[in-house]
Amino acid sequence: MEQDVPPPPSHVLIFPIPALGHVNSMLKLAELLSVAGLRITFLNSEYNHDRLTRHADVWSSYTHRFPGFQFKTITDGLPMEHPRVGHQFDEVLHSIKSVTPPLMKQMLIEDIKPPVDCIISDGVMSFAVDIASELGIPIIYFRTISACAFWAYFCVREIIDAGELPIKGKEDMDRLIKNVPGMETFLRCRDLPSFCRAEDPLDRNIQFFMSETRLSPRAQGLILNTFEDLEGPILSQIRTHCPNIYTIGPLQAHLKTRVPSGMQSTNGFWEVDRSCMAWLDKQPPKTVIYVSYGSITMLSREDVMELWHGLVDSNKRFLWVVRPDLISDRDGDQSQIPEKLVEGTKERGYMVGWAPQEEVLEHQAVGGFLTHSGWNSTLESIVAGQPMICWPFFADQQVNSRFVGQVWKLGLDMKDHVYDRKVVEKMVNDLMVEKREEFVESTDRMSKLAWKSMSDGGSSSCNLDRLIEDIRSMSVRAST
Ligand SMILES: O=c1ccn([C@@H]2O[C@H](COP(=O)(O)OP(=O)(O)O[C@H]3O[C@H](CO)[C@@H](O)[C@H](O)[C@H]3O)[C@@H](O)[C@H]2O)c(=O)[nH]1
Ligand SMILES: C[C@H]1CC[C@@H]2C(C(=O)O)=CO[C@@H](O)[C@@H]21
Repeated sequence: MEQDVPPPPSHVLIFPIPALGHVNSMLKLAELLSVAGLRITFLNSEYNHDRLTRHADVWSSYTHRFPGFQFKTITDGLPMEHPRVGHQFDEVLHSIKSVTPPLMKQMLIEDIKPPVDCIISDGVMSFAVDIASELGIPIIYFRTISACAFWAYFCVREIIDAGELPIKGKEDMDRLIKNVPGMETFLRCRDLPSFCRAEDPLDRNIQFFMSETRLSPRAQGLILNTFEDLEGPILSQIRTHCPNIYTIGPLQAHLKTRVPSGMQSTNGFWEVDRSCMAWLDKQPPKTVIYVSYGSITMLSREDVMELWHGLVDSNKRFLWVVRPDLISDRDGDQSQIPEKLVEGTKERGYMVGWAPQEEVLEHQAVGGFLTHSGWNSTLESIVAGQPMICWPFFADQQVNSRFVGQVWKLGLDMKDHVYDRKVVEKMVNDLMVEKREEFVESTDRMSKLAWKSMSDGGSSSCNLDRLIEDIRSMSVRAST
């Protein structure tokens, strides 16, 4: 009697750009797909892989749990000592685009076994679509930014064609932008992605992000780490160009619903300092403001000092992530730290180099988040129901912070304020005390909607199942 042999699992190549915010969310997707039984090859830059494996056994935490899961590495074309942070991050994108494509193609033809059934590539690497179409492999994009930032990027061509760019100096920053459908009433020049601040519309970053984003419809689908109740109206706009969108976020929480507790992997470039959890345990409920600028942002020493003074002067408790490479001019001024800051921090503050951020945001002692508005941090804050002070640094963060402040009413948008201790003191007091009531209702509501989207029958849960089924149906080996 003939027996049905189950087809081998579909093999998916996942390829993020080398930035922690991208690698983290793509690893979470990789884990969700692995749990569903798909076979994953995760293609990391050599630099990222080295950083990830320094502090956690990332390799075995995936490969032991999921047979068939493998990491492969590829160069991003820059020397290992390149900092890959702050405004120098642009160099990574331009380098990878010029160096990596032939290597990736060769790997797909010669090294990666069994043959790949589907590629999930970062949505700013259109060369992956060229390679996939040459080799006849289906490709889906994963753009790790918000839908609102994606849509603003997508419309930059119309903004330029209508003469709304360039921005004409500081006095022009509050002018409303009319050519991003759905955002006509609130998106100002200052809220556009930061590369739009260039004086020349032919600037290489404007051209890069505009053309990369415009090419998104070439992929068979677009995965976004968001949920319908948060960004529904903007998603409807994007669907007029990219009809097949998988909204499957917030990924970090989605993973918790599908992977038994304690099984999720932790990934970071720095050693996690868990001592802050014991410190948080000793603080009263909702009294601590958590301060973190993600993995790429850099601040000048002067700004850091003003921020520090402001935090201490606010008289609120604070937990602050001071990454070893947060300060851009660290070697410059070596003047003594004022006694007032040392004492104020001992009494009410705690500093770490890298925190277990998701756990911190869920801790009962935390009552607010001062963030650079990176999309992962924004989503983690939404899930935890924490109001935010947004102080964006670059790229998509300018758009995210406008939505947090003006559209979703989840916090304060401080973009383009100068770092001044009085400003910091006031905004911390506003968020934690004076204006707190304004945000609580919206943060509670949005957190509930986020969890609903991941529950059985919720939009993100259904879209993840659809993504898994679509990938399975792409399997060339299953059909031969
Ligand atoms: O002490 C810390 C600080 C951060 N994180 C984690 O690091 C990630 C940071 O991601 P994100 O908030 O998105 O910031 P960036 O690292 O700056 O992310 C880059 O990638 C994001 C996704 O594309 C973009 O939205 C940002 O603008 C871009 O800078 C989050 O998951 C945090 O939980 C920690 O675990 N511990
Ligand atoms: C520094 C930025 C380059 C591309 C990434 C991005 C995107 O548009 O997808 C947003 O913010 C950063 O992570 C990256």
